[in-house]
Amino acid sequence: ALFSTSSSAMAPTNIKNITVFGSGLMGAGIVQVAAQNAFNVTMVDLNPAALQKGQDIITSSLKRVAKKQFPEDAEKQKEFIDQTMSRVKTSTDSEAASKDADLIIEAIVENLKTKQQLFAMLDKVAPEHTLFCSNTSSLPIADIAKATKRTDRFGGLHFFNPVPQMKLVEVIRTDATSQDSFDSLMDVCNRMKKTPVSCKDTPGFIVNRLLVPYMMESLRIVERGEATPQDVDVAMKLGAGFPMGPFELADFVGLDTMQYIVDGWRKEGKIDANLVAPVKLLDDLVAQGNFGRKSGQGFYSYS
Ligand SMILES: CC(=O)CC(=O)SCCNC(=O)CCNC(=O)[C@H](O)C(C)(C)COP(=O)(O)OP(=O)(O)OC[C@H]1O[C@@H](n2cnc3c(N)ncnc32)[C@H](O)[C@@H]1OP(=O)(O)O
Ligand SMILES: NC(=O)c1ccc[n+]([C@@H]2O[C@H](COP(=O)([O-])OP(=O)(O)OC[C@H]3O[C@@H](n4cnc5c(N)ncnc54)[C@H](O)[C@@H]3O)[C@@H](O)[C@H]2O)c1
Repeated sequence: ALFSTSSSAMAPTNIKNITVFGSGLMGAGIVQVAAQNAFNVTMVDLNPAALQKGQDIITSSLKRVAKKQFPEDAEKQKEFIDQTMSRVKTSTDSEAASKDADLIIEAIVENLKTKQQLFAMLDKVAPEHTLFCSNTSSLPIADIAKATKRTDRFGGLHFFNPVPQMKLVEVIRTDATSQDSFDSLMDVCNRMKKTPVSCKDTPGFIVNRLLVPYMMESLRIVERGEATPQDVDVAMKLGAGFPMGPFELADFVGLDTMQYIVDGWRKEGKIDANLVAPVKLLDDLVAQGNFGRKSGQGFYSYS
């Protein structure tokens, strides 16, 4: 039978319909990459304005991808963009958007309660076989999953910004994630032409566990007056070969998201407190509503 009666997950190959919650920096990128790779995708956010923002992110990125794939052929570029967008639906109705989903990927605000509330609601309306996963940067997947009765069909799919360009996906399994579910998530990554690595449900998984303390120490160098943000960025690009310096990257990721990550880890106490000690430079910017590129102002201006 196509669907087993037990509560275990679908066979990997049958995942066709993906619903993505959150049409921000990450949600929009995940929708785009899924649609580029023949999945039917529904993008959900709280209001039409947020959905429009997500569609604008996708359209401008698709134009870059199309130009690279069909440099001399405007007709082919248009065909590629239209075909990809034909696989994308948008909605503000979470229930309706979940009823045909084989896989739900959540990329909403980095707040545990908000994610738990969303998944508790989805657990009641999504089909039994639907797999749930979070794109969280820093929260324990098990803590998000416990808001549902399908912890065996729950994992983490952690993409990297900008999603269309970054090849890596961290696939996180909790102690409850079934082998079938894990295999399905690995398979979805391969079908999205991404490179999956598997991680345990530990703070920051692999990349953020290393990257975020480095970015926080970069802020402290400036706070101690040892160098300017510009020089720290030039130093890490030319001296360590990073594509972006830590201040450029913090603005790119979102200063609000950075603050959610370190505040969460400090509260949880699973990471050396010195690594995530608060930095006034960051807290002041976030308090002023300066979240980086997405708000037009962060450590740098983007107007
Ligand atoms: C917070 C978390 O939980 C986890 C995270 O995501 S941490 C953040 C991880 N991300 C990073 O570290 C990003 C570091 N930065 C970079 O890799 C690069 O600066 C960048 C890819 C963002 C931009 O690259 P760049 O060389 O500075 O600029 P640019 O020439 O515009 O782009 C490079 C290529 O990427 C492509 N690209 C960049 N952004 C793109 C997008 N949004 N959509 C499609 N293509 C894109 C460009 O088309 C270009 O392609 P070609 O080289 O083939 O022409
Ligand atoms: N920014 C990054 O570099 C990055 C990288 C990897 C993972 N993440 C993680 O991805 C998630 C999203 O981050 P982002 O940078 O895309 O944030 P963002 O602020 O750009 O977008 C978040 C979106 O979620 C929407 N939203 C909030 N509550 C919602 C709900 N209940 N239902 C539907 N939509 C809702 C908001 O309206 C907003 O459009 C976070 O968990 C973050 O930690 C971020």
